[in-house]
Amino acid sequence: MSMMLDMRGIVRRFGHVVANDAIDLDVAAGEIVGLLGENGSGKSTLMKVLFGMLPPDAGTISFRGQPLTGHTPAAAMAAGIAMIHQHFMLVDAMTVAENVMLGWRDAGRLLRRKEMADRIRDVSRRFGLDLDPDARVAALSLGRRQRVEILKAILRNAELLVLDEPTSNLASAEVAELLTVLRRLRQEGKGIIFISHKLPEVLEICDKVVVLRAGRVTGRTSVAGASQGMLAEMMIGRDVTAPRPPMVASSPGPARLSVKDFLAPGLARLSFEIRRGEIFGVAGVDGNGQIELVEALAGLRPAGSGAITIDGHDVTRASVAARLTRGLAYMPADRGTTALVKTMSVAENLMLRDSGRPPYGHGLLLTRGPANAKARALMADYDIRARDPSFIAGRLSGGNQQKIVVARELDRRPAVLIAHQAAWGLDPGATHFVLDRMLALREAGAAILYVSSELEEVLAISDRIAVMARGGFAGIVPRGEVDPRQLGIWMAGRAA
Ligand SMILES: Nc1ncnc2c1ncn2[C@@H]1O[C@H](COP(=O)(O)OP(=O)(O)OP(=O)(O)O)[C@@H](O)[C@H]1O
Repeated sequence: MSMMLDMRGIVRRFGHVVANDAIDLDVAAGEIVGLLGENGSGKSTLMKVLFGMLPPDAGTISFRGQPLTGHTPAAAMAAGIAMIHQHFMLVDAMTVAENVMLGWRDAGRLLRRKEMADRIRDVSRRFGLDLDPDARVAALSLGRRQRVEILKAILRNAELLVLDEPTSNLASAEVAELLTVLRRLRQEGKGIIFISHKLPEVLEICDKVVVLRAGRVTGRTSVAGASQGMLAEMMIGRDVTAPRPPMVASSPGPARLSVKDFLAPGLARLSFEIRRGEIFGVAGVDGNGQIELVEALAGLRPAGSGAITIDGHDVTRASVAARLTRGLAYMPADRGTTALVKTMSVAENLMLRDSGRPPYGHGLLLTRGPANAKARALMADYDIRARDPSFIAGRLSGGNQQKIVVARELDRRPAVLIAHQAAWGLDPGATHFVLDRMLALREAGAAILYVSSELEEVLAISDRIAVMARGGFAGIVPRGEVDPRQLGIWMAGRAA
């Protein structure tokens, strides 16, 4: 196997944080390399260095025999390196072919529309992408949109593809399709770097893995013969994949959240209750009304008709603030825009709900002493890895940003918690931690709505499980009566 990529001794510091500490990474043609590591271990930094978005402080990169130094992202792309991001950069209103041609200088010059469409069909067939050049992106599932990004990369002659958590938010059938595409890419001699926290997928698709911890390589292994426990151990120093102890059966009390004949745009009529000490899990493929449901409950979207009560108080038309006063807490899925103010400090984000309240603040300002002390305590408790409370939140790794949101909302000891994708981007250890905290909150008497496209999480902690499809609940089952096949049927949106 000839080495396609050879990164040697990469060092990158941010102030006194050494995000990459002499990292070596190599990828051969026709090889899929898993890049693993807990939140903040340095994976994104290493990929930004590779892609020319951050200059390294030391180290060398050689790609297909040529040195890459002081390069820009455009140079990385020209050399044959493509990044497939979690958030796709596609224009919804345009077709697949138009998106492919967008911003691609050579496309207009070299190819006419018809030739482009033919090439797209050809590549789509060859790699199993199943894409129609004339389809509008708006009508495509998340999995297909991701494949448009892969198509773009292949057409632009990418030899190495970097996929950053490519399976989060994908339905399981779409994950399987993506893995098939990756196998084809491998067969055709492409190199792939696969960044993921999902160990079963890593074991299924990768040839070898490189594990980072605190900026250093702590393990390299071929996947043949490796186990999830072994990988977790390399990542975190202990095996966190051991099955969770069976949940103590809860004896839920009276209803804390009650939703009756509720109608809002994008939702079918919904009625359900969540009782004191109960976790009501909502599984399902993203985009089936989950956002509409959680935002309506949080007071961010107007109710059409019906009623929502918290502890018997009608909040159907109450403001967000009034709901918070009633004991509601809300963790939105999109931490980038709604849950976190990236330009503010860790402390300010942690205290977002308390800034006007003594002892933490007066008016809009935080009182530094008590606020910092509180922030430090939360940082320790929730393992938020930031230098100090004044660190800018947007500079933390994705997982550590998520932990800020979790800490802030759970610390309020809410009566009712609405959690949407609470473990998004978290490593296996941090995911376990969050699920344990959910169980503790349940023990303390809260009613929890746990909405996630990760079925395993929902099954691990829920007392009852609903599957959302087409804006409504396709079915609801108690924990003890879960039939995975049935859940799959509901998720596919077919009638039971
Ligand atoms: N622009 C920046 N300024 C300061 N520190 C930064 C910056 N970008 C990253 N860091 C720090 O570098 C370290 C590594 O972060 P990085 O984002 O590479 O981790 P990661 O492995 O990708 O994490 P995750 O799984 O949470 O996405 C963290 O301590 C982070 O706070």
